[in-house]
Amino acid sequence: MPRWGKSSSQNTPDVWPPHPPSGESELERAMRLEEEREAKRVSDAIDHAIELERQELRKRHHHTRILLLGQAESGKSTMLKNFQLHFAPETFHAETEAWRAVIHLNLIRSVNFILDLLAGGSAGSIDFDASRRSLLFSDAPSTGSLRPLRMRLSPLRQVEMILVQRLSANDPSRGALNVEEATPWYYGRASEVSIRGGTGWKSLLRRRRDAPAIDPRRNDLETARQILHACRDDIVELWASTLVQDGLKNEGVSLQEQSGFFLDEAARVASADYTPTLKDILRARLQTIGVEEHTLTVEKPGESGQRWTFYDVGGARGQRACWVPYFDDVNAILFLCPMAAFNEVLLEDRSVNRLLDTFILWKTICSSKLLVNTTFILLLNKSDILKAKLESGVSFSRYVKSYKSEPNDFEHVSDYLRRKFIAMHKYHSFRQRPLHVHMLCAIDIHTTSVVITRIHDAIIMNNLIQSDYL
Ligand SMILES: Nc1nc2c(ncn2[C@@H]2O[C@H](COP(=O)(O)OP(=O)(O)OP(=O)(O)O)[C@@H](O)[C@H]2O)c(=O)[nH]1
Ligand SMILES: [Mg+2]
Repeated sequence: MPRWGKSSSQNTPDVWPPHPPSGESELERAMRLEEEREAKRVSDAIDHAIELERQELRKRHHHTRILLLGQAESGKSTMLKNFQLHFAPETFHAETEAWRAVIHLNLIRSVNFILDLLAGGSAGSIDFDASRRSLLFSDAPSTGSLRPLRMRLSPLRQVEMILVQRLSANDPSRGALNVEEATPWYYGRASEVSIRGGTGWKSLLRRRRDAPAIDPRRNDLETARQILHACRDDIVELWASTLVQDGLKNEGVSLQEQSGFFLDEAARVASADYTPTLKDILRARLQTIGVEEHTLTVEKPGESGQRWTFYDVGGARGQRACWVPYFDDVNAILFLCPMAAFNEVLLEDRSVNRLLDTFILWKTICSSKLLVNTTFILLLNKSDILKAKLESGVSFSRYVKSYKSEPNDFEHVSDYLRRKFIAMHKYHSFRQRPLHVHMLCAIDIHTTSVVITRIHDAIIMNNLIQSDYL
């Protein structure tokens, strides 16, 4: 059908609407005008549809959706923090206060964990040697008992409660953070701090300029800070105590290797004027439950106005059913593999090696037909811990039999993992597509920033190809 106002095909007149034929009767004129009106209506409708499509494409081009995938503690939420810092630093810095509460909770949970484990409280109730415990906490001065420290640190239980209540205040499903739902507790590990996606917990803790002078929520948090500060020297003393270090060693517990470890920095973190550094925020541990949707608007001049939505999912096995509904509407998948987990087991199923679980997950994601047009980005994370583990003599081939007798160093092991993931992607993908692979340490701001720039370029390029701009 000729479009209104422009036509040049052989069978159609050069101008539209055409000149009226000579000798036209009244009826013929009325019919012609009616046809012309109809043709214009259809032409306008087509123009409108094309314009809407163009607008939608433009919108999609400016709005990128990214799904972060990977097992629990692979670094998904940490990667999201890096994206926020990179693209929307002002918003990121405005959330510092919320992160301070999480870091305080990480520190306090480590302290309470030590006290429980070595005193045989709830955390140590499984198979702890009672005689050793009673020695650590006996009243006899000659044994160097921890009992006085334990008494002085007991107010931290209240601080833990206050912080937990504040963080979960918007979560209708629970009065306090429900740790069991997230990951079963197991002996030798401090319990997780978890938060359900979509509860807006950061805004709960943000200092509002218009907040009333006497705000009960702020008073609570202030009280918590004061108690923590008052306990600061005792926390430092507890952590420095040889009784504690020996006790943890005897129990085979290495708190340093657990997420959210801040005991080495207790003096700084528990000080009255503590402000978290960027690194502190990246190291803070808050387990994700469900799906946290996070949209950020790029603040950089030149790119401002671009919107990025991240879906940060819980990675524990019980959380993975929530992932699929997000598959068909994302531009890119960021899959995180914690390389250092090769000698660890899943918290939710202690019979499964974490690296093996990541391989199985990767295979499932690669073979999903819903993701055939999605940009695939693989992040081999926790390079710092992998390096440290291999240097300390942990043997990679002991856990990964197919590695055989290759050198037990970072270069060879990381290259083996890279090749393995690339081969799996090639073999299991429904249709061939490019795969972008980056090695990284997500708590290192500078190197991660370089990786983010590359990820950004790859996604934008793929968006352009998908929308036929190229
Ligand atoms: N040393 C080191 N720690 C890291 C690295 N990446 C992440 N972490 C830490 O690992 C812990 C777990 O990271 P998260 O980002 O919370 O993991 P997640 O994948 O979101 O986990 P879930 O929410 O349980 O699915 C956090 O305390 C991070 O600070 C890394 O490259 N090196
Ligand atoms: Mg998370």
